[in-house]
Amino acid sequence: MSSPKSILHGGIHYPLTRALQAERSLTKDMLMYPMFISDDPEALDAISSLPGQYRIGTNKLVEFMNPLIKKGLKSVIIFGVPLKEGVKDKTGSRADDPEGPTILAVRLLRKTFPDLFVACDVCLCEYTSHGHCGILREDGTLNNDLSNKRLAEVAVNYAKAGAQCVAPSDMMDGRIRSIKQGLMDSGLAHKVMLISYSAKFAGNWYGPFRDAANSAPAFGDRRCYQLPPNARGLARRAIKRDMEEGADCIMVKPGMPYLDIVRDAAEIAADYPISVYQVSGEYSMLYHASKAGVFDLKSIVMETMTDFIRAGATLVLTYYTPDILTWLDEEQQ
Ligand SMILES: NCC(=O)CCC(=O)O
Ligand SMILES: [Zn+2]
Ligand SMILES: [Zn+2]
Repeated sequence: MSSPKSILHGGIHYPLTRALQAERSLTKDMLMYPMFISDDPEALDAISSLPGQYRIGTNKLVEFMNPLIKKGLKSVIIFGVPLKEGVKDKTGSRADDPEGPTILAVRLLRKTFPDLFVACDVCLCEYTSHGHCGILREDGTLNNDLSNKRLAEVAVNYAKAGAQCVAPSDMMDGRIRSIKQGLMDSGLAHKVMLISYSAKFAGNWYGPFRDAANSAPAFGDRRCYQLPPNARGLARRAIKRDMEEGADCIMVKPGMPYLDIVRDAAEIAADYPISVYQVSGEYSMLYHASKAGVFDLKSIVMETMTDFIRAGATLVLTYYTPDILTWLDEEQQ
């Protein structure tokens, strides 16, 4: 009979000794809740592709937020969703409409919940008639320079409205530099965190979001500006480039299928906070699998959080944030 040379089990027999194996564990500060703000002020529309999530109008927002703030919600990221006719145009000119959903929501949240950290996603796809994330040339390809100018304007206007963080998800080359410069020129750079969706991969994981945000491209796809799923090297280059251009935090997106990239980001950007976005497809997949009896929802979602943190994330964007806040409280008891 052979006996093992060492016994690892001795280190993990008790809940406490298992907990001690973690380098870090999840706290409420590490969760950022993505929220969809409708341009219908009275909206509280359930999003069928994201069960449990809503498109919320500004007149319904405070009531919606109150219980979340009580549970310890620390931060949100806002996605404006224009549903009215005639809002979309070729250049996304309504993205920073002072009466548009994003800016109205930022103002309201900052005024009502002074301790909440309010981030804005910065992109044009919700506001362009073609549904692409930047401004296009005649031939349908992206006009990178014009897009960057416009994205910087939008980001600065969100910051002027009170956003404490802007997170460009458009994937134009050079947008981090352009937005950072815009924030510096307007005297806001010292109080606005710039999170770069540095490693945002194209693919199938965003389906429910496009329905939620009404932002599916009218033609083509986003493979010419988001990263190919096979491109670890390109992701590493994008992370380095965005650090160089002035990002304050690096994001990897989607989350669960890209933990290797989260680890790469944590190593390449070792002195930066690292965020990971558990996207709509991940949310829905876990939701429906749990409904089908494959998983216990709480156990599987909390396991994915552990996975993100082990891989190196310090901030997790997830639609499960409200549930996780409740689950974290349950675990305290
Ligand atoms: N720019 C933000 C997204 O694309 C979100 C993706 C998702 O939740 O599927
Ligand atoms: Zn976009
Ligand atoms: Zn192409």
